[in-house]
Amino acid sequence: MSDTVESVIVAIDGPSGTGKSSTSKAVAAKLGLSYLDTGAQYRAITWWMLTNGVDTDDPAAVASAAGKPVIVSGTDPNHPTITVDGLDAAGPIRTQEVTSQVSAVSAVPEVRTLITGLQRSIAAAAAGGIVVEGRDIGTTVLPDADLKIFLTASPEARAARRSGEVKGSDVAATREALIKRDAADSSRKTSPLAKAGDAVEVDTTELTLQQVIECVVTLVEEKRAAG
Ligand SMILES: Nc1ncnc2c1ncn2[C@@H]1O[C@H](COP(=O)(O)OP(=O)(O)O)[C@@H](O)[C@H]1O
Ligand SMILES: Nc1ccn([C@H]2C[C@H](O)[C@@H](COP(=O)(O)OP(=O)(O)O)O2)c(=O)n1
Repeated sequence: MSDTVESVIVAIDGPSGTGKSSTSKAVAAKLGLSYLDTGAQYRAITWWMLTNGVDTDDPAAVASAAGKPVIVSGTDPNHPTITVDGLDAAGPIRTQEVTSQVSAVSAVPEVRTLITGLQRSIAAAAAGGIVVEGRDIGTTVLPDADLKIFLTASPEARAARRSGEVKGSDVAATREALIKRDAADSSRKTSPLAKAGDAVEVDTTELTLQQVIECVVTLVEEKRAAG
């Protein structure tokens, strides 16, 4: 049985491979909250650009096409979905091609304005509360979130986790790709990857996923009890 929580908004940010998606889904499922993977939305718009012949290295071309795709996110943590123009995009958004272009597309201010608006409306519609994970949720998308968490882990731990997901992948190459993407996401002008001043930082390097989930559930419960 889930311990249902009254409406609460939880923002979980951090770099790639720190455990945002796994933690957010599990915490939302346990507490009866909705769940939103904002990275999947940036991946979805990137996938649309790539399949519609838009040059993803041309910010002006990306900006003028940004309003065209219709992205819909399903917020059930036990069955998260994402569609683009009605097509299931859950598989195609995880390809290497999308991963290598998503930082460039998500740095375009027009893209961020549109996706941020979508994220805010999804959070506002989640009557029972929601866990939203990404890079700029605590700083920009939902600065009034009830609880903000910033997950970290060493690049080695993150690379090992990520390459564990893909059979035969090279940990050193994965580590380099992660570091490159983090640098791009952290240095862009518009709402970069950053820890909000009032976020609780959790270093997950030496923690199991279960320990991270328990830590975040406890923080949500403490917040609820305090407030
Ligand atoms: N604390 C942890 N210890 C070991 N593996 C973890 C931990 N947290 C997450 N993982 C695993 O690492 C991979 C990346 O986790 P994910 O939640 O997708 O990270 P993010 O959303 O931050 O990129 C997944 O395979 C997940 O099961
Ligand atoms: N709130 C967000 C979420 C993701 N992004 C961008 C930057 C990230 O490199 C990509 C992909 O995010 P995603 O969370 O799917 O990445 P990983 O699961 O860590 O590989 O999207 C963003 O700019 N802002």
